[in-house]
Amino acid sequence: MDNTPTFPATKPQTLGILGAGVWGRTLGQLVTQNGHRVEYWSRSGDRSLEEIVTEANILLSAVSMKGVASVLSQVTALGLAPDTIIVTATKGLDPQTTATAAQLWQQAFPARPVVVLAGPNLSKEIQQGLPAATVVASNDEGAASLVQAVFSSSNFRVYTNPDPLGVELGGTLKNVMAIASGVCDGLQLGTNAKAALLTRGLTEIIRIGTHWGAQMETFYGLSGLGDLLATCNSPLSRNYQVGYQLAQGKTLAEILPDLEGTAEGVNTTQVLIQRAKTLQISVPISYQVHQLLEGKITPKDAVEALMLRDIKPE
Ligand SMILES: NC(=O)C1=CN([C@@H]2O[C@H](COP(=O)(O)OP(=O)(O)OC[C@H]3O[C@@H](n4cnc5c(N)ncnc54)[C@H](O)[C@@H]3O)[C@@H](O)[C@H]2O)C=CC1
Ligand SMILES: O=C(CO)COP(=O)(O)O
Repeated sequence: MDNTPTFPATKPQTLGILGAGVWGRTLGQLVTQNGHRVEYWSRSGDRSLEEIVTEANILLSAVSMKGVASVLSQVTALGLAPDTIIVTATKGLDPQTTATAAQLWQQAFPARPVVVLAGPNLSKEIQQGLPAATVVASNDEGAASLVQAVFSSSNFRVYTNPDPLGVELGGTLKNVMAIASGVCDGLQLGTNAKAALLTRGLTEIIRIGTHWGAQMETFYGLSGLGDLLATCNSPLSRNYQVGYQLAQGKTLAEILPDLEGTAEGVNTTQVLIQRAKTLQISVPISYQVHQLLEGKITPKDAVEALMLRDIKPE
């Protein structure tokens, strides 16, 4: 009996990938290996945005959050073909509106399927062909299933999920906890401290996410707990690297230029604190990360502040 796995076959698709950065190229590699055509667009590239957008059955944005609004306005001006599906792989919060990337894309294209792609996906491991899993989430089940089929392979297991907000917030908020996790390891606080941090960190993510309208159970899945574990336990994570190096006494100005790609957690923390204050959501870990990123406290102060909080039921 042939045990070769068979994947949902789809006719070859043309993917336009916006943002030919670390994650965009990694995702492009995956779908090229599955027999689909990939065209990249970046500001420095030789293909126009119009060419990419016109040819794409699936338009995937892997633009870092700081650039999403600008890219989106350019795509909106061009318009999309009637059946083009939008996929967003960005993990961040918009500094101006505090919206997620998918919310910005859906606001610009209200009648169009928007699919969120997020999960425990350290790009370097995926580039090496190591196994990984991810989630594609949308209110449009058919769109999610097509994207699932396009990305699924023996090394990349793709699950669908009907809660795009929860999937996106899980991937976005874990980056704040990854900075805290890097601080924990940078200060060599040990496994007990790390376990406590990740457990309370997940609780904080769920508190924020459900307050914003996501489903609690989503955060116990791959895009929530899964991505939190991958990112907070790996020096491959740029956000973890930020925390680790802050604990070693470096400043953000010294750390950020040497990172490969974008550490979204720095911006996400800033936007999250702004929104948590407005909505009066208790975010003690995120608050300490924010104070640390602002240079107002030392890593040790942050740990003490968390450990000396008034004792309370779990
Ligand atoms: N690298 C990774 O392991 C993973 C990254 N992600 C997410 O993917 C997103 C991108 O991350 P990376 O690829 O690592 O960062 P990166 O910095 O390598 O790539 C970001 C891309 O966005 C483009 N960009 C930024 N501002 C722009 C603007 N105004 N106009 C046009 N293009 C603009 C950059 O040119 C670059 O190509 C982030 O939200 C990240 O959280 C998600 C999963 C894994
Ligand atoms: O999102 C990621 C893993 O799922 C990548 O994490 P970093 O952005 O911290 O490198």
